[in-house]
Amino acid sequence: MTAQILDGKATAAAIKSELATRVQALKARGIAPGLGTVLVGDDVASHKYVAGKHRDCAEIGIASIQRELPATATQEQIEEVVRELNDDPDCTGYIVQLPLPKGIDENRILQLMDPAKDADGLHPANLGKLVLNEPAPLPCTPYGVIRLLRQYGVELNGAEVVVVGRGVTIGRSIPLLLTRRSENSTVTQCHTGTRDLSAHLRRADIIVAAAGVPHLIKPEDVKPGAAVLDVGVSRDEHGKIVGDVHPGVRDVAAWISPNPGGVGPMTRAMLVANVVDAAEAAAGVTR
Ligand SMILES: Nc1nc2c(c(=O)[nH]1)N[C@@H](CN(C=O)c1ccc(C(=O)N[C@@H](CCC(=O)O)C(=O)O)cc1)CN2
Repeated sequence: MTAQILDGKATAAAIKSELATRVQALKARGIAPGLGTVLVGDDVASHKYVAGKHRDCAEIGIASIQRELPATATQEQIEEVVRELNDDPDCTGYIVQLPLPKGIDENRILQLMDPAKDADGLHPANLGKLVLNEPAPLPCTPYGVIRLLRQYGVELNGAEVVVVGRGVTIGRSIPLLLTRRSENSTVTQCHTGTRDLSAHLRRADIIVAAAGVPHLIKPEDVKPGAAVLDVGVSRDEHGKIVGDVHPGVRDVAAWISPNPGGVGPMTRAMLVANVVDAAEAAAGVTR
């Protein structure tokens, strides 16, 4: 079996084209969505991701507000920028690019954000709404994973999903989305403390690999016909991305997301989707 590619690049392009139409409609009503980003330090990958987010905004017609601070920025300086964006009427939604430099209290920064402007769905109030099953912006990577699976008709209802990873942006929140009644999956969350990871993986219909461990998921760990989402990003000595999924998995799985070109572009598309959704909701637009 050769797996079908879950093409995140193409799916994200289609989503963004639909969003561009919705932004035009908002602008016709005098509403201009604006995405703010807070980028601290000089992590090359973070700079690349944030640049991509602003390229998406330009493509779709969303205004960009960019705030950059040096790696030496203090907690207070970052919090000041967050307060500015909370008060800026041109900024309808924003994100703080993660990870923040060592020594910065990330949770405190997230808690300071205006939850109504949280385009990443990572403010504790919005994560809490997800637990309570109330409408809230969804964390972008988990949201992108679900949109990608739906795009290719992968059955979520009743599926056994194994998530590997417990980070805030993906691992912790994706089970909350997958176990909603609309998705109806059964989720096992695995992590570095899981005793027999292979035993869990082998019975999964869907694997979401977000551990950041190169080639962690081996062909022999995958049930034939499973869908495998490669979310983890590590880099080799040349800076090239190495995912969590071994290339040999393509011969066993029925669907696989490439890395790059899979979940990454979907993460960006769902961020702009959150910005447009929030602008429409504020304007009372029903869809
Ligand atoms: N505030 C946030 N911080 C982080 C998030 C997040 O959702 N919110 N997720 C990741 C990084 N991320 C978004 O910020 C992100 C990762 C990857 C991509 C992407 O398009 N990747 C490309 C490859 C790019 C490359 O060559 O390096 C791909 O997969 O094709 C976009 C966004 C952590 N931080």
